[in-house]
Amino acid sequence: MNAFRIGFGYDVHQLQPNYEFWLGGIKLAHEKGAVGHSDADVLIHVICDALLGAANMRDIGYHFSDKDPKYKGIDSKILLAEVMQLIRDAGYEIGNLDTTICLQLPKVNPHIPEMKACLAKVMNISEDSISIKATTTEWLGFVGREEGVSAYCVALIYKV
Ligand SMILES: Nc1ccn([C@@H]2O[C@H](COP(=O)(O)O)[C@@H](O)[C@H]2O)c(=O)n1
Ligand SMILES: C[C@@]1(CO)OP(=O)(O)OP(=O)(O)OC[C@H]1O
Repeated sequence: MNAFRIGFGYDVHQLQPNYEFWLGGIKLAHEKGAVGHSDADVLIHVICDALLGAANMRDIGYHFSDKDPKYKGIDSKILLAEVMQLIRDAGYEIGNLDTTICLQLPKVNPHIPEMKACLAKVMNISEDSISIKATTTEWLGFVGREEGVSAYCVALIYKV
C-alpha cells in the first residue's frame, strides 16, 4: 500500500537577544529571536522535514545546506515553497499536517490564525489541513530556560 505516506519532523533553534523571531512564517515581537543560518523559522523547518520524510526525500539540510551562502538569512517560506514543488513533482499532495511548537515565552496562541493563513498560502493548501499547537515545558530544560525553541510535525501525503 503506497497511496498514503506519513512523515515526521523535529528541529531546535537557539533563542538569543538581538535576533528576529520568525515562527510559522510571521515575525513575533519578543526580546529574543531564533538563531540559524536561515531566518531560523523552526516551525517551517519541521514542516519541510516531515514532508520530505514522508516522500523519502532526505531532509531540509540535504536540499538547502547550512554551509551554502545562498541560504544565509533566507526566508524559510521560500524553502517551504521549494519543498512543496519537490513533493508535487513527485506526484504527491498534502493530506494534513499536525505540529507542536515547544516554547516557554511568548504565548503563540494569539498568532496561530495568522500563521495558518500564511502557511496555507505558501503551500497552496487549505488552512483546515494545517494544525498548529503550542506547549511550554513548564520552565524545564532548554525550552523552559528560554534558551531555545523546538517543534515537531507529522505529515500525511498521498499520491494523486
Ligand atoms: N508558547 C506557548 C506555550 C503554550 N501556549 C498555550 O498555553 C497552553 C498551556 O501551556 P502548557 O505548557 O502549560 O500546557 C497550551 O496548551 C497552549 O495552548 C501558547 O499559546 N504558547
Ligand atoms: C535551513 C538551513 C539552511 O539555511 O539552515 P538553518 O537555519 O541553520 O536551519 P537548520 O534546521 O538548522 O538546518 C537546515 C538548513 O538547511
